Formats: sequence, C-alpha cells, structure tokens
Amino acid sequence: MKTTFEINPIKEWLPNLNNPLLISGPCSLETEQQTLETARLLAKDPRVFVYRGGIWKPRTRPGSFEGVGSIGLKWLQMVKKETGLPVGTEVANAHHTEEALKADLDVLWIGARSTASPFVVQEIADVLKGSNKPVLIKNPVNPDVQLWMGAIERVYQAGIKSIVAIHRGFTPFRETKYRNYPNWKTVIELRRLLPNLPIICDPSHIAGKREYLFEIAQKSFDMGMDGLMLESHIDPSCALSDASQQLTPADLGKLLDRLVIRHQDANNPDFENRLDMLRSRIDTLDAELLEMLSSRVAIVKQIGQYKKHNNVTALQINRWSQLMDNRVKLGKKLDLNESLVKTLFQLIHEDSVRLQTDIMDTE
Ligand SMILES: O=C(O)C(=O)C[C@]1(C(=O)O)C=C[C@@H](O)C=C1
Repeated sequence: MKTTFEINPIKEWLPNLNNPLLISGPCSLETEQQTLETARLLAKDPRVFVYRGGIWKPRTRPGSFEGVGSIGLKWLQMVKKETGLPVGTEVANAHHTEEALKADLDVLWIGARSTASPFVVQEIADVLKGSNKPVLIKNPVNPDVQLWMGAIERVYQAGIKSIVAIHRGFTPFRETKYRNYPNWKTVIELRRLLPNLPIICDPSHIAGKREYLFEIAQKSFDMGMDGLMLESHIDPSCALSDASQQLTPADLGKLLDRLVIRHQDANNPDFENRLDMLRSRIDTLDAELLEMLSSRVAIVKQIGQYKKHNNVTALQINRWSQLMDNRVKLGKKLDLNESLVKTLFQLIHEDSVRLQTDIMDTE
C-alpha cells in the first residue's frame, strides 16, 4: 500500500497547542471525585493539553480492577465542562467506540494489545467512519512496525486524518529494568515510513516505575518526539491500577520543569554552518568506509575462489572467532560501542560467507 498519508498536524485539532503535546490524567478513573480533583490540578498547568482517563481497562489477568465503564464518560464530560480541557479514553472494541463517540469525547486511543489485533482495529475503525475524531494508536505489544502501520492504515482508511502514534514500549522477553522496553529502532522506522505522522511517547507504560519516567521523557524529546502521555493521579499510592508509575499533578509539574525540549532545527545560521561542515566530513569518511569495504569484499571473493579450487569450506569458525575477539578489543581501544562493532562485523562476515558460498555453488 502507498505510504503517503495526509495526516493532520496536531495543531489542526488542538489549535492552542504551543508546546509539545502533553496528555495527562489517571491510568483509571476510579470515582467522580478522583477524576475531577486530578483534572482541576492538571488544568492549572498550561503545559497539559488533554486529560486522559481509562474506563475500560484491558488487564492481563482476570480479577484486577477492570475500570468503571461507561459511567466514566459522564465524569470525563464533567472535566471538559469545568476545566475546558479536551478529554480522551481508550477504546478496545466497537461498543466502547460507539459509547465514546456518543459521549463526544475529544480524543480516543487504541491500546497496545488492540493494535496487535487487526480484527479489533478494523472493528473500531468501522465505527469511527465519518466521525472525524482524533485517534491515537499505541504500538503493538511486539516491535512489528508493519503491524503498527496496519492499524494506522485501517484507521486512516476509515477517513480519520487526525492520527498520532504512541510509543508505549514493547513486552520484554527477558528481565529489564523497565515494564515495557523502549524500542527506538521501531519508532525511527515508523518515522521514516510516515514522516508526517506525529509520534508521542508514553513513559508511564515504558517505565512502570516513577523513578524512570524522567529519563524516558527526556530521551523522547532527544529523539524528536512530538509529545508525551504521562499518567497522573491525585493520590498515586491509592490508585486501583498502575500505582507505581503515576505521578501527583505537582510531581508531574516538577518533572516537566526539568525536561529540555528539543527542536528539529536551531534557526541559527552559525549552528547550520558548523553542522554543514561536520556533515561534509562525515560524507567523506563514509565514502572512505565504503571504499574500504569494497576492497575487503574483493579480497573475500578472491579467497572464495581459492577455497573453491581447494575444496575448503567458506565458513572458517576459528578464524571468525579470533577476528571478532580482535575487532572487539580494537574497538574498545578506539572507544567504540561494543555492540556497534559486533553488529557491524557480524553483518560483514555474514555477507562474506554468502558471497563465498555463491561463488562455490554457481561458478
Ligand atoms: O578468512 C577467511 O577464510 C575468509 O574467507 C574471510 C572471512 C572474513 O570475512 O573475514 C570470511 C569467512 C570466514 O568464515 C572467515 C573470515
């Protein structure tokens, strides 16, 4: 499918946006009082643009608090009426979407588990047809950029042009310090595929713990994200869901005070000139790297021919192990990241073996 999407900039549906988009509010709405008290405090901070509150909560195991349900829609309407903040919630099936549209919420989002299911996304998209509602789409639980794209396409094909992607991290396959590990590679790929799509980050679901929120939020701005979704609660210690990752509105304000917001350009000719100069040095070095790589490949091919005539295998595991150890050591001396050196030489070696087996089998 063609990937030229006409996605609306956030400012189109949030005209008073003068900062990165910040969405905040409780993980789950619990009571009318908790909903309104949290909203009143958040509304005092001009950096908060949208109030969020989960009312249908997809929980991993049954028996946990699964949200207050449709009554929460009324509380969200009260928030909007009293504070003027646009309001939004997560929808996970056609029924939720119908209810949220009926209540005229300002924004809806599709959660990570739903994004992973094309049937669920399609069912939601079918209900959204003709509604013009801004829709935020979280990454699927696994780092599959095509699955994420698929969900965006389904919503877009329903006629929704105000779409924002949310990076909320991915299910870890081993112990990590985060609840859901961030995968910037997938986010960069999404940005490459859809350069006009705004992408925000959800540090709360990545971190799982308050203490990691700042580092993830700052990294998001370093990476050029268009905003943040950060959970807040009037009294996080009593929260019925995700208690350890929510902030009081006051602590949210303190976190925001520390964040450095970065921009795509500096609008400063001196900076641009210096950057151009450094980039042209990189261009020269990259050309040299490629020339060296090409000389290496020529030798690898020569060895391939030689091995073929002597019936010797392409893969030489001892040489390969020694070479890798040696390159990693050299890389360390040169202050290079070990995983960069390893990945680079793994790719180079993989290609050598492919080239040599081709030579052996086709010539
Ligand atoms: O040393 C060899 O035998 C090579 O063919 C070169 C090379 C390499 O790319 O460096 C390629 C394949 C072998 O498994 C080990 C090393």
